[in-house]
Amino acid sequence: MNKLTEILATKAQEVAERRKSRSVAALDAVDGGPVRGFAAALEAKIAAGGFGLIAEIKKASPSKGLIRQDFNPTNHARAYAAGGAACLSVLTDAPWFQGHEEYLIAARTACSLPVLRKDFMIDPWQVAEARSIGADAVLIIVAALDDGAMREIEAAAVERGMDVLVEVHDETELDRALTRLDSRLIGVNNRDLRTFETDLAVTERLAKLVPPGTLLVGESGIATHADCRRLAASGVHAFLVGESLMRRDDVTAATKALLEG
Ligand SMILES: O=C(O)c1ccccc1NCC(=O)[C@H](O)[C@H](O)COP(=O)(O)O
Repeated sequence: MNKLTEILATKAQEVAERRKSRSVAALDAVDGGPVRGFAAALEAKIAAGGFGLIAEIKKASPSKGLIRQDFNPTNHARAYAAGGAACLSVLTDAPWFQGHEEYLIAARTACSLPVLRKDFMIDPWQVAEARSIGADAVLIIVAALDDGAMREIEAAAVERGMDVLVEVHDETELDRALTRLDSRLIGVNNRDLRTFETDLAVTERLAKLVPPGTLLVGESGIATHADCRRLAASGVHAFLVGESLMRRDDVTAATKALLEG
C-alpha cells in the first residue's frame, strides 16, 4: 500500500467517527466568521508585481517526521504575515502531520490572512467542518478522489463562499481538474505523494499545459528565491511552501528572503 492510500484509509475512519457527533446542519450553524478571499489575496500580490505565497504551518510530515520542535501556530502566522505571505495553509491532519483544528483557529485569529485547511478531503462533511473553524479554502487532491467526490466537495465549498485549491501531480490529473471542476486555482504538487520524490520540474512541465485564466501554484520542495524565480520563468508566480520556512529561526526574515531575494 502506498503512503497516500494509507493516509486516505486512516482519514476515512476518522471522518466516519467524527460525523457521528456533529451533523452538517450543526456545523453550518457555527459562525466561522466572514470568508476571506483566498485566490483574491494571491492575485492581489501578483498584480502588485510580487509573488503570491501560501505559507504553510506544518509541524511534522510523513516524509520528514518532526519538522518544528517549538511549534507555535500563533507566532508562525504572525511571522508569515509580517514577511509578506498572501495566505496561510494549516495542516489539520493529526495522525500523519501532528496537526489540529485548533492550530488553524489560532493561526487565523493571529492575522488577517486567508487560510487554507490543509487536509485530505474525502467527504463534503469536512468542508462544513472546515468552515465552522474559520477556513477560507479547502484542498482537493485529484489523486485521492473520483470525479463525483471531487465535484461534491467543490460544490460544498462554493456553497459556503470558500475557494478550492485543486492539487495535481501529472498530466492526467491536470486534465481531470480542468475538465471536471470549475475552480481555476490549481496547485501542482512537485512531490509524488505515493513515493515522496520531489522535483520542481513537475511544475515546469505542467505549467505549459494550463489555459489562460488559470492561477497556478507551485507546491512542495521550494526553498529559495532562486526556486521561485525558476518557476516564475514558466509563468508560475504563486507558491505553497512549508518545510523550508518552518525550519528557520527567523521566520519573518526567511519569508522576506524567499519572496524578495
Ligand atoms: O509533506 C509530506 O511529506 C506529504 C506526504 C504525503 C502527503 C502530503 C504531504 N505533504 C503535503 C504537501 O503538499 C506539503 O505540505 C506542501 O506542498 C508544502 O511542501 P513543503 O514546502 O515541501 O513542505
